[in-house]
Amino acid sequence: MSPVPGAGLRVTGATWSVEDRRVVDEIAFTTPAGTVTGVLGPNGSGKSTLLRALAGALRLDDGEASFGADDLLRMRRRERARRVALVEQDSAPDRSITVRAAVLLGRIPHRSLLAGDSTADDAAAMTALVRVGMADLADRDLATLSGGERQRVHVARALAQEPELMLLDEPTNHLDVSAQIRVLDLLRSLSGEGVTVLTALHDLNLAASYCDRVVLLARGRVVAVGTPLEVLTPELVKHVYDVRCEVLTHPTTGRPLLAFSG
Ligand SMILES: Nc1ncnc2c1ncn2[C@@H]1O[C@H](COP(=O)(O)OP(=O)(O)OP(=O)(O)O)[C@@H](O)[C@H]1O
Repeated sequence: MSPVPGAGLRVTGATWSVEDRRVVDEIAFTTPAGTVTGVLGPNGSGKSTLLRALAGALRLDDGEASFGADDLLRMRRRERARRVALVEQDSAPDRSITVRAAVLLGRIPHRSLLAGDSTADDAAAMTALVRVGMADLADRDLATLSGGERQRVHVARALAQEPELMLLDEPTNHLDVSAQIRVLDLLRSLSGEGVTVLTALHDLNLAASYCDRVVLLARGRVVAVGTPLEVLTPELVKHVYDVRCEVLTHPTTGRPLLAFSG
């Protein structure tokens, strides 16, 4: 297999505290270029905080993160905006904006300071909307969309940004099963194009099906890093989630399939 172009992510000693509590506690892991890595862990385990820190939305107290040869945490804002996209958990927009205009926001980092939207920007925005299956709603007001539709627009905005590193916080939240598969298939095809994808996921079976590697967190610390088969063991799932499960083999993909029994 020839190596995929793109950069890998390396995080070491990432730490962030609030009110004397370590929310992110010396997190360390690496993700090879052009792979999909899942960030897993119970509610409150630090997934969103870690993603926000890597996207530059929150300043870590300590630790390093490199992306390829570059220091991700000290990258200039405009360069980061060109290279790194963050899809946060959906929230309702606070102003009226069309779907097309919301996706075009992803093009801003690629424009010169005084330039308006170009035909190329429009084309990139529409291509992104087609990829998430939302082109038909391009002229709708974002506020009138359902939670799942809006979530796909947020993914389209990140796609329009044409990032090298894509950070997503539970992108399958609110999505029906077909939209979940569509978004995760899309993340896989982006990784094939060299984009490095790091995504928080709650559904362990989706993580097992779509991620090359997973980072399992509990109380801000890394419990395990590896392939889904290595990490999603009954022992670790019981330890982290306090839930019993058996790990079966998916009959067609051969990937791990978790059957929970409470
Ligand atoms: N600004 C803040 N002030 C106080 N506590 C915070 C702050 N930001 C995060 N936390 C706490 O840090 C912990 C981790 O939050 P985070 O949102 O990163 O978890 P998560 O793993 O993404 O959770 P979920 O699965 O519920 O989305 C939570 O207990 C949260 O309440």
